[in-house]
Amino acid sequence: MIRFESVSKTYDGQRRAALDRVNVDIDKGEFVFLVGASGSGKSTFLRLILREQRATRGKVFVAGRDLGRLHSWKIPAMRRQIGTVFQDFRLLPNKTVTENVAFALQVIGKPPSTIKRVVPEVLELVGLDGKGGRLPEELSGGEQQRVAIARAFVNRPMILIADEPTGNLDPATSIGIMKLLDRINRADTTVLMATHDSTIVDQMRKRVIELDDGEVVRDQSRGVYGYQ
Ligand SMILES: Nc1ncnc2c1ncn2[C@@H]1O[C@H](COP(=O)(O)OP(=O)(O)OP(=O)(O)O)[C@@H](O)[C@H]1O
Repeated sequence: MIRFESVSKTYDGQRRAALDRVNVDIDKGEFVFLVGASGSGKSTFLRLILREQRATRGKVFVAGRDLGRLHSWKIPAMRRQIGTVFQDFRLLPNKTVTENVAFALQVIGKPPSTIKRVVPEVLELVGLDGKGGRLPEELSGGEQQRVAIARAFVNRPMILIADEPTGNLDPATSIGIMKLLDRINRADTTVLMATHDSTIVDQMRKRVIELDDGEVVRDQSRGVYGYQ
């Protein structure tokens, strides 16, 4: 589903590579934690998958497509296959929960009848039924992250990328979010999560890929966080 073949990325004007000859293969339906110190290259790894950045050397494949050869007009369609969730939720503050999730479908041209049917279903899945009429500011942090996950998942993407999704949440709330991501993964969505949350990585015992200075230094199934 995601394949890095000897991928290096050096940002313009930088001497050091943000990623250095990275080889990774992630199968459909896997759950993978991406760990490593600040600046080790996790966000760069995720940006390459979304084609927000291009590899300087090597090849990145997503669902069999070589992203280096993808025409720019095909990028939006490719990104629709990937849901994204971030630490800071990124909800539209003036729209209700329902409108936030519906918006993700409107922008890709889904008909109103589909939107009306699908949005309540996904809100129930994430545990937010009854809260569709609220604004983001009327929700807790954990609930806001559930809205963000609903929005990322409503289009049933093949891949869900989560960049520090529990970074702003307390431990108990974080566990709830991880249960939700686990459920989404069990529905055959490939989940790739960058995190500094050692407790969660140690509890979940999923595949762990560790980056250090842009290099993969560990790729372990049922791994632990493993560094301080
Ligand atoms: N747009 C950019 N221009 C130049 N250098 C960049 C850019 N983005 C990242 N870098 C550099 O690339 C390296 C890897 O950064 P990256 O953001 O991928 O790390 P990270 O592991 O995601 O860090 P964090 O955990 O703090 O988010 C760092 O040395 C960083 O300074």
